[in-house]
Amino acid sequence: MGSSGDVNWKLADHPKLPKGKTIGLIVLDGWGESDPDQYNCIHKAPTPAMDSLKDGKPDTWRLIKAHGTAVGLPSEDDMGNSEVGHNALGAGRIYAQGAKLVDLALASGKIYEDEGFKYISQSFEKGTVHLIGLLSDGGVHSRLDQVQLLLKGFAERGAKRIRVHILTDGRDVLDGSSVGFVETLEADLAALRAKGVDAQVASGGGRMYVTMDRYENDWSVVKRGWDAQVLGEAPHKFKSALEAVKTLRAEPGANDQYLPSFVIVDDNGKAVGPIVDGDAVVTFNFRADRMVMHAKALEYKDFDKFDRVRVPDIRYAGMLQYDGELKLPSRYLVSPPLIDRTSGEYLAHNGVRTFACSETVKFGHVTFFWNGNRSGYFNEKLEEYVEIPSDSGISFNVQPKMKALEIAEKARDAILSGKFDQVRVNLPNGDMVGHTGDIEATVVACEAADRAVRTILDAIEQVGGIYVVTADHGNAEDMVKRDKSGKPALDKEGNLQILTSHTLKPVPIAIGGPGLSAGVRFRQDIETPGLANVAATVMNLHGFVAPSDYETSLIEVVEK
Ligand SMILES: O=C(O)[C@H](O)COP(=O)(O)O
Ligand SMILES: [Mn+2]
Ligand SMILES: [Mn+2]
Repeated sequence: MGSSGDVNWKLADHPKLPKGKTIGLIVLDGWGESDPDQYNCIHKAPTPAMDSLKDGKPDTWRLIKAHGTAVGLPSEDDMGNSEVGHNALGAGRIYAQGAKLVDLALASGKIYEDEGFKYISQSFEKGTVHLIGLLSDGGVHSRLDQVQLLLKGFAERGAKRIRVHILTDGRDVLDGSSVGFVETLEADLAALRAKGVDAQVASGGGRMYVTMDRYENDWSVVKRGWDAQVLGEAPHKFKSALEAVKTLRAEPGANDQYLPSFVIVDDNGKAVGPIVDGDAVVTFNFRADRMVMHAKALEYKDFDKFDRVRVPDIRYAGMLQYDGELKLPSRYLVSPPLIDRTSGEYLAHNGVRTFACSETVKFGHVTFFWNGNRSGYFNEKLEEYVEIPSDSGISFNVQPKMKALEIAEKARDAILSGKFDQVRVNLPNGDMVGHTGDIEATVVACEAADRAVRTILDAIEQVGGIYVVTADHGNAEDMVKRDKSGKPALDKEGNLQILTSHTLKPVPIAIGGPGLSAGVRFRQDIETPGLANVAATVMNLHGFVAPSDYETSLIEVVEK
């Protein structure tokens, strides 16, 4: 197998399970299972629909792993995220993910032998090499230790002038941690300067406000990054990145995620590192979704999303290729995981008609990531993907219900239409609002997601179908940083530290509905199953046996 040409796409019939049942497949984004306490927003919210799937149903409700090696991340300390979670859910197998592939390429030195590095290093002699990306150790989009190795590696291989354009995090890590990360980076850059390399931070801003938009929700975010990084223009000017971050954070209501953009200037007030002709640019995020728009701005000749004003002639490489279909960027330092033969592709080959829906901020999760980082349909006659426009320009604690109701209604209509065998949605609320750290709003978000679940379950009930309800990783179930014993950890001033990030918690999976054959139950004999076991499960419920190299199905059929 491998290249799609020689794949046998025909799935064997399941010996016991029928075809033709409509399956409602719900992914609650950021919905893990944790102890009930006041920082568990799912517990605090009224969630009658989700409770009804669990209470008294040990055969059809269970927990599965959604973090660490179960989803292809380097270690068990790595929390799950949407990219790796939806990849595993859709692909049914565990792939070494970007974080791990970059670690391996750096450790072996292969990163410096491949085409991407050879290409950008042609600018080392006469130009500046710019590194742009998320500065944290969150491990979701990037990792600071990888950036540190790259800086050293570039300098050792002849880079004479280095500029770093930072995006502060506070979303995959604690708010306020940006200061420490900038200190670490500044120390590394000072060490390079001591060795004669002209290295410094050139610009920055908060990740949600500068550069890292996704799925074309708000191009002004990318434009602010372009203005600071390329044109050297931003509303705030500072002498150093540390001063910038500390000063901007001191503004009322400011946080790492939303810091305004800034540029670093010299004694004459001139930006120290705009991107100019002959320079090299490396974007060091390994995760795709929030870099694709930026990559388009950097690479496309024809581009009409905003006025770039000046388009420098650069050598650009991504840490990974962010979109395999668009081949974007065309140059990259590390090859992305090659996810093939996803469940979506198999099911399309076997005549299963699929409807997928979410709102903009998660639309690509339930389509692009689900389908192994592939855009578009496998078979447009059999599939329909609907995107509901997200609100833009707001932080989602202001609108915690988001578009849950609209997504549920679209799913309900698709189920009732009889035109689809699988109706798949992502409900973003627990995750998107959880990332704001606003506990009250996250409770409202969880309630809204639960109502959406109810609407979809009711439709499944009406058509005699089957539901599969699960999540991609935790978030809303734990909103506070904890010490080793599990108690809320206080900072030096004795304050609670609100957790805006995902968690290491397992996620629930529930199956049921009138179409579920009698005797179907979760097996108890699979050791620590995870998200990758879901695809085979869903294939079984569609009446097929999953390919033999898929992670095992979670279900068995016992005589009743
Ligand atoms: O990009 C983000 O919003 C966060 O870093 C991760 O959230 P997601 O993995 O749920 O998208
Ligand atoms: Mn997610
Ligand atoms: Mn998230």
